[in-house]
Amino acid sequence: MDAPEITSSEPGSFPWRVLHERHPAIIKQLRSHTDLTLDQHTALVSLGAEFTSGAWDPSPFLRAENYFYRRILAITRWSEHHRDPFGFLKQGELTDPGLPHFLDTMPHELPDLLAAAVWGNRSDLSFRLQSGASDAATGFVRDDRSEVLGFLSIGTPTVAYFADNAGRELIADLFLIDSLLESGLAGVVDLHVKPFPYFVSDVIAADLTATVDRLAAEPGRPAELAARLVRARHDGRLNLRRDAFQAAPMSFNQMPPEFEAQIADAGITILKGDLHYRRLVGDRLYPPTTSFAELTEYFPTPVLVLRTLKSEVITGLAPSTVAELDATGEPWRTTGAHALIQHRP
Ligand SMILES: O=P(O)(O)OC[C@H]1O[C@](O)(CO)[C@@H](O)[C@@H]1O
Repeated sequence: MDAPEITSSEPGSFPWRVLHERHPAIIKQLRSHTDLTLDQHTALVSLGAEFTSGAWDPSPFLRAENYFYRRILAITRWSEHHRDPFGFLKQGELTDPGLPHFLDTMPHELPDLLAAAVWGNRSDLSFRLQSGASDAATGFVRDDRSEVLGFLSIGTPTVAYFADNAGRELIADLFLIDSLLESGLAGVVDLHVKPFPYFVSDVIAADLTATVDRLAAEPGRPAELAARLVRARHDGRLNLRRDAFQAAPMSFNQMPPEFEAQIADAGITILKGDLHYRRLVGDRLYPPTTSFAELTEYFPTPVLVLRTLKSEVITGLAPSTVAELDATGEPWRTTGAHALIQHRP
């Protein structure tokens, strides 16, 4: 479908504000919390200026954002030290005094675990840096849960799970993954993480280890969960995948054969978060009633999206839902207050 590709050309628009407000805020935070050389400070300042100058505005939004995070890695010399420039923020999530209470509130039943994994997606650390991000959870713009529960009840030998953010979102993901494995609904879960730090809080392999260790230190249900996850890793029922394509500025319909081969056997792919959605359907301004099933037909497996709405891309909504949301006058596509459980068998 030929919907226009999203760029940041319109001053004041959501993607414009990401490049002109969020990116400088991320740089400011990095510069005040990370041990950097003078040259690195200078390079970060000029990276920020590159974005506020408008040089990236006409580029595809996805490509501009991707470039920003790649440049941060180059400046902070990730490839030499493998020190996560956003590690201080991720660490803060795991040492948060409110975490034990959050763990206590984790539900037990699959429908509720699916919802917890969706709402966990609001806790994306790059998103919280922008004005207009909402703390309120309003509701689902589409909820295919009963359909997907029926689909999952048949049992799936392999589930591909594309993780999004570290911290509370990953914790909710791990509760869900454990439930799928323990109930036998999934034989194996292949957990896809990013190959390097990306979009501030995206999960990398080290985050999985740190999170399981943190869970293990919390007596009761969290520690039991951690023990089961460690066992599942050893038994080959929980596998970690980190392909470079997971951090590429491309839609999934451009996936190379090597990546496709990694997911082709999955009975379903669960995609977490906003960015995966943009890559799944294409980062384009579709009419929101555009068929999600048709747009995702190319994807090699059935898909389940668990996402809060944090960018302008949305498809598969009922006309009445769109009319209701538009009538609120709120920027409902981008505040993170609305969520989506969308399934294509
Ligand atoms: O962590 P998520 O849910 O993928 O969200 C990250 C989102 O934040 C943004 O940076 C701005 O919405 C998007 O580019 C991206 O889709």
